[in-house]
Amino acid sequence: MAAVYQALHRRASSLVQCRLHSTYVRKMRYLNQLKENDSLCRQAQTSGTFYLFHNLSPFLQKVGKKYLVPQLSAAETRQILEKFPEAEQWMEKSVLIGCSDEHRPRFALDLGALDKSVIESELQGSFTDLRKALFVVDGEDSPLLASAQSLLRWHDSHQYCSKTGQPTEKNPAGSKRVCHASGVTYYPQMSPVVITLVSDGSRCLLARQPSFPPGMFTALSGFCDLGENVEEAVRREVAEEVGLEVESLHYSASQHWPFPSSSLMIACHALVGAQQPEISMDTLELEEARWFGLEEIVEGLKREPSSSKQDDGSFLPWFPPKQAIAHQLIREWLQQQTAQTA
Ligand SMILES: NC(=O)c1ccc[n+]([C@@H]2O[C@H](COP(=O)([O-])OP(=O)(O)OC[C@H]3O[C@@H](n4cnc5c(N)ncnc54)[C@H](O)[C@@H]3O)[C@@H](O)[C@H]2O)c1
Ligand SMILES: [Mg+2]
Repeated sequence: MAAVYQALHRRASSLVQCRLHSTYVRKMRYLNQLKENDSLCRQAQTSGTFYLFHNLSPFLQKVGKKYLVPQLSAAETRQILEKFPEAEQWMEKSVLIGCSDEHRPRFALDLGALDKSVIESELQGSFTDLRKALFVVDGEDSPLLASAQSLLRWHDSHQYCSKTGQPTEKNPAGSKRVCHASGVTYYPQMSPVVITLVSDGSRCLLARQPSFPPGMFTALSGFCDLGENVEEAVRREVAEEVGLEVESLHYSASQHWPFPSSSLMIACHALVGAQQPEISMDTLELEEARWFGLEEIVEGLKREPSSSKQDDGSFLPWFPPKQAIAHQLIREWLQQQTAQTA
């Protein structure tokens, strides 16, 4: 009898706990359950919504001037898949990417091996390169597309165990892959990258690589080396790329970035002494690196890429769009300078 009371008590207190938790906490716990519990996740696939990709390009619909990212129900997704052989097998390739506040799970599914024109005409939209998609969809959709594509990309490139060469199997949520021959479990990976806006107190340093679109300048960036902490990576990258020594730095924010594969961008502001030697640029990586004053930053932020070309064929500087964390660093620097000079 005591055991029954205890069980009832535990159930009652867990219900109270459940009500006490915020929507966010309940959502995160539900998502974690889906990752850990395979049968729950399979069940969730039948009531979830699906974002479609084709060879890592997300499916978008253009309505008027807006680009929408449609979420298909499981039934709608099946209807599309039934046009191709082995429909059920395709559903199993989906990966969990989140859920609504009401716990409706969201999945991403890459239909890369299927004829995309059939899907595009059926759903009246088009699979769009991620580099374009991220900058035309609504603000809250772009991080979702970026993380969904990164997870799909990771699965695509981790189909085999690097130890045995045997196929790996994904769990229903797509949060890991297992090699049954070696017992190795693989988890999705990303590379930490530091991005640093260097300032000498009154100017900030921006650079461009030859592969950038003409006129675009951004903050210095670089992949962290194994064993480095963020401070060491910032100091080394600034020394390598422009030959300056960082005197102090502070962290600003971070961002997941899907290019070239999956990076965690760690954004910092760094100060170099005003007495430091001139910039000495690493010409293997950079095409130009120079100081920008307050006025030039204000003008550059207003400029569109399309209006940067001048009559003599040269380009005036412009900076990355607001979806890129470099933009936030530049704006923060500007605010700080304006506050100092006010
Ligand atoms: N979101 C933003 O605002 C923003 C701004 C600037 C750069 N970035 C991203 O930061 C990334 C890194 O910047 P970078 O190109 O200056 O880096 P970098 O200065 O480290 O130079 C790139 C080189 O590093 C090597 N490298 C070392 N580890 C690597 C890894 N894990 N993956 C790929 N290459 C590796 C390669 O040889 C590569 O060519 C870029 O790919 C870019 O997409 C994002
Ligand atoms: Mg770099």
